[in-house]
Amino acid sequence: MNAKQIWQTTIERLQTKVSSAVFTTWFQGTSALSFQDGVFIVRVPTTFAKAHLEGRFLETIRSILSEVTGTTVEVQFIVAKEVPEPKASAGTEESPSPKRTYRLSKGRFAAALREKRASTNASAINSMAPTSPAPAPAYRSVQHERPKTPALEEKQNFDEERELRRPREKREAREHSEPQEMRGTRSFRETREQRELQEIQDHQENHLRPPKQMAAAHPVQEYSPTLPAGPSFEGLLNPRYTFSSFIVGKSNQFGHAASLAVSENPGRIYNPLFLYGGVGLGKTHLLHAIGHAGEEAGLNVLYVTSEKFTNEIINAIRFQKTEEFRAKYRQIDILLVDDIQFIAGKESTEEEFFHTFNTLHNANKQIVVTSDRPPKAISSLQDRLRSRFEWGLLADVQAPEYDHRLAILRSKAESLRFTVPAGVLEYVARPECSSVRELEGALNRVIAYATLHDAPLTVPLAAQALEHIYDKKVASNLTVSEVLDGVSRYYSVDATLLRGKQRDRDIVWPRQVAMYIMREETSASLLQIGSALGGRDHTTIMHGWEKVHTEMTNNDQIRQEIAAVLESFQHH
Ligand SMILES: Nc1ncnc2c1ncn2[C@@H]1O[C@H](COP(=O)(O)OP(=O)(O)OP(=O)(O)O)[C@@H](O)[C@H]1O
Repeated sequence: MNAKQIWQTTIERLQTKVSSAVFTTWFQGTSALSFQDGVFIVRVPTTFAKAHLEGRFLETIRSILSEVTGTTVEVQFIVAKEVPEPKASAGTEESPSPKRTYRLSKGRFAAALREKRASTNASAINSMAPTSPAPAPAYRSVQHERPKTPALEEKQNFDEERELRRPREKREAREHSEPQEMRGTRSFRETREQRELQEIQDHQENHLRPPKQMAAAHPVQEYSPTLPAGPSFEGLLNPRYTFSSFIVGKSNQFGHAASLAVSENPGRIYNPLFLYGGVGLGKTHLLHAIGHAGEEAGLNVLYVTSEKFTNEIINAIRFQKTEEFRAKYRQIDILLVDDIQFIAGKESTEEEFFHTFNTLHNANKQIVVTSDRPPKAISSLQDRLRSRFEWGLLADVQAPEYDHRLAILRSKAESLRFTVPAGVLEYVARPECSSVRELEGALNRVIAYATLHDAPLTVPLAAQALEHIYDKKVASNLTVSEVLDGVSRYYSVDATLLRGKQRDRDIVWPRQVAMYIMREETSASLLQIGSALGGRDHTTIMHGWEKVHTEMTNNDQIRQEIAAVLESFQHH
């Protein structure tokens, strides 16, 4: 037997010893590199996988390898990117093609992956193969050093951005537009388990992402005044956000039908289409779905957040490129603008948008915008823009009701290739998660939790995985001083600094977290919280609470971070 055959046999045996989720997560992308002088070298796709395999499976692997070879074997793991691309030449026992992944005789993941292979092209296989570039990122958040992490920088930026009235970032769009190395680095203080959960989630995402999505994981293009020929996107469309992956229910059927109609007849009916509704309910998803349909029809589609639109205008004015800006926007067939409410009150942006709107509309080009509220509720919006938004069709998207939530979860589990028992889906679909984004986050967490603990997906496990999210109100009888101490300990910031006036970046976020937790988890009034935090007034406390609350709503990692802070209280 050569190394490849030995490893094939070994992992087939391993497959019978671990759950299929664990198997897929940790063994699917591995391959044999060599077997010489009693040392078996295994190539693994990521640094994190290496650390995990060494930490949890070394002994098991060693003993199976010894069984298979009939001799004592030492095992080493090498991260794919550290090993030069193998050549299918004599002298190496490596698999002949870097695209090869294991063909497993059993296990639903193997079956699912085979299906995937059949339905996608080779680059999908590549993304799972050992030689694909390792998503090293994850490992970064396993590091224990703290003070100046990128995550902290990011939080500081959030603070500054808020002052500039910068609209909230869209987590999904950001995930798909930022380099993978940045992933998993946001949470700047997490428990080991939280980190591992996140790593597994990242790992699952990376390995199950279809090829087009991999392509979209590039940074969003910088502003360029000219629009390339053919379909093009300023902010890339998320390939997951299509009509076929959108689950229709009572709460969104109007928005969905309107979007579908627009995508079939761009510029001819419902122009503009104004989609509005609460956070995480699928507006961006529908916007991108319209974009995909336009792209397929060969139209020039441009998706842009209102923040990006604003920045472009500011830059165009600053660099005297308004003509190019106009030219670019006016050769578009379908303009998709996300979160239009953020342009309200920004005079030059509104002005420019007004002209862009008129030009496109007069030329029968389609305009679709989303907003968190209907035009009449966007108070500082110019009347002439408001009335233009009301010209077309206003379609709202509401929070899904129970059955709809369940259907969304089922579809999500399917797309992750996991068989999740109905009881678990029912548990996750509880009313606490009214936004679809939260719902998705909760399901991801449950799956990751089961994988991490190598345990079957059951309702008690789901309850355990989600207890910090679902039961936070029940569990706590904390006092403000316990929170102050706990937060201080968690972030290693002295309590006197949390109470003080210093605006250092490393202090502001923990202080705001303390405000949030005190308000959420204790029975103290705003006045009492303010006084526990050095005599701050109630508006400051509310501001801090709101800041953390918004971050948690938009960013699963921040939510997990807060859960980790709370969890850390229990250990004291
Ligand atoms: N009906 C649905 N079917 C399937 N997935 C959905 C549905 N609605 C929302 N989602 C998913 O929920 C997540 C959040 O949706 P999306 O970003 O479109 O929300 P949004 O309304 O634009 O929120 P925000 O106002 O915060 O930008 C996405 O992953 C999206 O794919």
